[in-house]
Amino acid sequence: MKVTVLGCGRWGTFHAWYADHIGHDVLLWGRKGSKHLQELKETHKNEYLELPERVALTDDIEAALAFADTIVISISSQQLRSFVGELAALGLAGKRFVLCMKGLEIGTGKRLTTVFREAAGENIPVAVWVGPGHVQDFTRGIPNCMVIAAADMQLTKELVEAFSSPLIRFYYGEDLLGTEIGAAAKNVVGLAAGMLDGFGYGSLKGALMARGTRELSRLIEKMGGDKMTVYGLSHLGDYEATLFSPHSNNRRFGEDLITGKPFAKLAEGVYTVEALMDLAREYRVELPICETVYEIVHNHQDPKDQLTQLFMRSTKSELA
Ligand SMILES: NC(=O)c1ccc[n+]([C@@H]2O[C@H](COP(=O)([O-])OP(=O)(O)OC[C@H]3O[C@@H](n4cnc5c(N)ncnc54)[C@H](O)[C@@H]3O)[C@@H](O)[C@H]2O)c1
Ligand SMILES: O=P(O)(O)OC[C@H](O)CO
Repeated sequence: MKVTVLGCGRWGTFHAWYADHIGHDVLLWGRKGSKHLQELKETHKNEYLELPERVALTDDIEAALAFADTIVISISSQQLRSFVGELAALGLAGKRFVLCMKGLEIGTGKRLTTVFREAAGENIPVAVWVGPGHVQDFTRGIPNCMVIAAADMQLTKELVEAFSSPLIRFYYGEDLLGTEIGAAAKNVVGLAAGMLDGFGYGSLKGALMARGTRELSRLIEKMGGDKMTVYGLSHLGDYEATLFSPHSNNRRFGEDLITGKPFAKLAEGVYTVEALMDLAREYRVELPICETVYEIVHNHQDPKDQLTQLFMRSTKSELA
């Protein structure tokens, strides 16, 4: 099968590497003037991996769209609407898209498949491919399990069949809403975990996992999703990769914030937490951990004070 990958950062290059690794013909696209693309063109490498020479590279978006009917997108979530708007102007009939990204739109709280459909048109097939996994682990041959979800189960099944391998075992996501909210929100819990690492409070991560899943489960249920989806691969299943892994950008952002170092790479949770605050208001759901992260990251509140306030909230039943 031919696969086009749009976006040549950490995760886009992983997808190009993986699709090639399992035998697909791959074209990887990056923006004109992109430093990432330039580096790949010169060396076929980046800081994470080496791409075989047979993986074609381009900055021509029309050629990228024409190359394949299956198109993976992996860029920063806040750029998705404008990017898909540009793609739509070129014509998307006959294409199917896989969003390999985790986020929610700031200002609307919308999920990425909603943003995609609004920008691309209702009839263009779209799925999400999320769950645990770091390029540094996969390229060393360490397998993991992930989830593909779409509104259309037939599309989910076709994509799972096309992308399954001994390196990635997929599950069918049956709750698209819960899968997308869970995937985006795990990055916010990852920021909180990094803050705990910054304080040397790693032993609190068990409690963070228990209470983080609980509050996000409440949100997903109120939004109309399945309250159990957070315990699947898109959220709880991604906690090791995000709350504990040295490779996690979100965990690292949180840790560096506490220890006073700048962290320049993309940490999607920083944006997602803003969108989650809108959803908490709209659906009248308390998200105490997410709110605490928001106060620290966006309102620059003192992290230790915020943690104390979180602990001093009124006592409640564990399952309330
Ligand atoms: N296990 C997983 O599913 C997994 C793992 C890593 C990252 N991710 C997700 O993948 C997404 C990308 O993360 P990343 O770490 O690769 O980020 P990155 O910053 O390394 O790469 C993002 C790429 O998007 C490009 N880009 C940004 N705006 C664009 C636009 N308007 N048009 C075209 N290209 C644009 C950038 O130039 C860059 O090459 C995030 O949503 C992240 O959460 C998922
Ligand atoms: O490095 P992070 O924090 O962006 O997380 C990457 C993946 O989502 C982990 O599964």
